[in-house]
Amino acid sequence: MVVQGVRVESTTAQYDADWIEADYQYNRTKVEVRDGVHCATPVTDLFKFRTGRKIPRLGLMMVGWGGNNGSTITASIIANRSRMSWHTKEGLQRANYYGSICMSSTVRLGYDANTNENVHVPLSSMVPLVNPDDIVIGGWDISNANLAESMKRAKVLDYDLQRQVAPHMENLKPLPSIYYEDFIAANQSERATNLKEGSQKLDHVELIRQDIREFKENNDLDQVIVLWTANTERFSDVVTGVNDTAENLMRSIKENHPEVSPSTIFAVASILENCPYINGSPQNTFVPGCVEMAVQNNSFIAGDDFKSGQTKLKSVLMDFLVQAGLKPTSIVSYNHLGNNDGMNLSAPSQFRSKEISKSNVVDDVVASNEIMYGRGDHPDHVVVIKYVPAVGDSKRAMDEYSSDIFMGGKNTIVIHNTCEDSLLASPLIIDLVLLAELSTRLYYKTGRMSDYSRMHPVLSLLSYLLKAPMVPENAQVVNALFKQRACIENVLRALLGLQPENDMLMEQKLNPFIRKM
Ligand SMILES: NC(=O)c1ccc[n+]([C@@H]2O[C@H](COP(=O)([O-])OP(=O)(O)OC[C@H]3O[C@@H](n4cnc5c(N)ncnc54)[C@H](O)[C@@H]3O)[C@@H](O)[C@H]2O)c1
Ligand SMILES: O=P([O-])([O-])O[C@@H]1[C@@H](O)[C@H](O)[C@@H](O)[C@H](O)[C@@H]1O
Repeated sequence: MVVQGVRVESTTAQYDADWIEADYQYNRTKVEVRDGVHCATPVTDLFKFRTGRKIPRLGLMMVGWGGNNGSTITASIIANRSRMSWHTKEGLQRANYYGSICMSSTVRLGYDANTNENVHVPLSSMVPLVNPDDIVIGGWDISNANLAESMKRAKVLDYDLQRQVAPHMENLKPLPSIYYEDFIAANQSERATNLKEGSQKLDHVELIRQDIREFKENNDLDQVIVLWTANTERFSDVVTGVNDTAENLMRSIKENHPEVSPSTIFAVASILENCPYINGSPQNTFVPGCVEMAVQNNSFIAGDDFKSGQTKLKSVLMDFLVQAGLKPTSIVSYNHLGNNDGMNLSAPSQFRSKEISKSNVVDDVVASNEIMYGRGDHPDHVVVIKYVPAVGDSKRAMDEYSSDIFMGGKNTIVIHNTCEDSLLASPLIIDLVLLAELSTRLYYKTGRMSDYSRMHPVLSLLSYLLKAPMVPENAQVVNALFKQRACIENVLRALLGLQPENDMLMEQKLNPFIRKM
């Protein structure tokens, strides 16, 4: 029997045609230091959640649509929608969504009433999510190559699949984009063959807003999400009076200030159109003025930099080592890759953006352990990226983790990790889009609130997908991968009025002579 979906039977969850409504006890522990002791006090806040059940007709507009990630995710959704299969030397392959937690992972819902065994259900069955097969895709690129040409240029997908998908992609053409040459590597200039007219940044904002409105209208969409998967830009200088507030940022745009980047222009346009905007690259698109604009407009933003391979593993290994009481003293992360992203990153300013996002991922777990790491103590951490055309999109990551262990001992872990960059990043685009869309249907109310509200515009719920997760002001960044994933799982449980997974399994630890719980 194929079991479909999850339905909570409890006084804490109500379902009607439009909403899932849940009552939820949010339990935390408040800590105060008194007389040299950490005094812990349980705190409970009562939440009400409302989740819209109606799935919108969703559009995804990618900036950098013609890139390796953009063309790969487009081809892959077409292949999944058509249930395509293709021949390779290993045999027949079928389209799938591996690498997407929404589409290919499960969560432990509870225990079987009869057998007491764990019951795991697809994450996508917890609350209604958009089916990626149904997403309408569009976007912009500075390159005028159509999506079939882009897929071929990317050299990511097998030929027998490309052959089948190409006819569906030949008529997909990226909209002209904006190109401020000093923000990406000079070696990208040859691609700049598909640009909007004019050089006024305010006009660019309005033209991009018009693109979004036309895409939404022409495709009869309910919602559009804009996602940056274009090249990594250099960091913008954050300057008081230029981009430190929403007002100053808008004035800088009107004045064509050179420190306003293309990615910030796209973010501003998306915010003003109330479209969630996601930054899949490491640059600081969300300068303070842009964040303030998102908050003022109550428009969702998320970033930065897809967490796809080498850094994803780093966020697991560091959590494992430090939480095991082992003290990493050095982390050396080297990789080489040969795709256009790698060529862009071969320029120092663009590499610096990536070096930052790949380095900060260990900060939270190091800061959590004052037993081993005193103030200011931190493992040596080196990030190296080299451009080697011969390996294409098949990035070769090599890492060495050295740690102090018991009684003066040393441990060294060496890893070689072949990360097919676009095949690892593309499913993250699906998760980012599906969870951002869900967030637009998610409302909460606490005991002190008279009306329901959406979550904070800075979508820290998406941290699992990102190397350098953006969080609301004064919030803490969490990088540990399984803490980030537990956050997603437990928020989904809370939307159903279910308590968090605590992994205690007390029912399996009870005294055998006392038969009842
Ligand atoms: N595993 C991964 O692939 C991975 C992981 C994390 C982050 N990223 C980031 O994702 C981004 C895309 O990666 P990719 O491998 O697809 O790169 P890519 O170079 O193949 O694609 C980038 C595309 O962006 C276009 N572009 C550049 N500037 C633009 C602009 N202003 N407007 C519109 N289009 C523009 C380029 O023409 C190109 O087609 C990069 O910034 C990369 O660092 C990738
Ligand atoms: O996600 P991850 O594998 O740690 O990081 C990757 C880098 O190692 C790679 O050099 C770069 O091209 C990709 O854009 C991605 O950022």
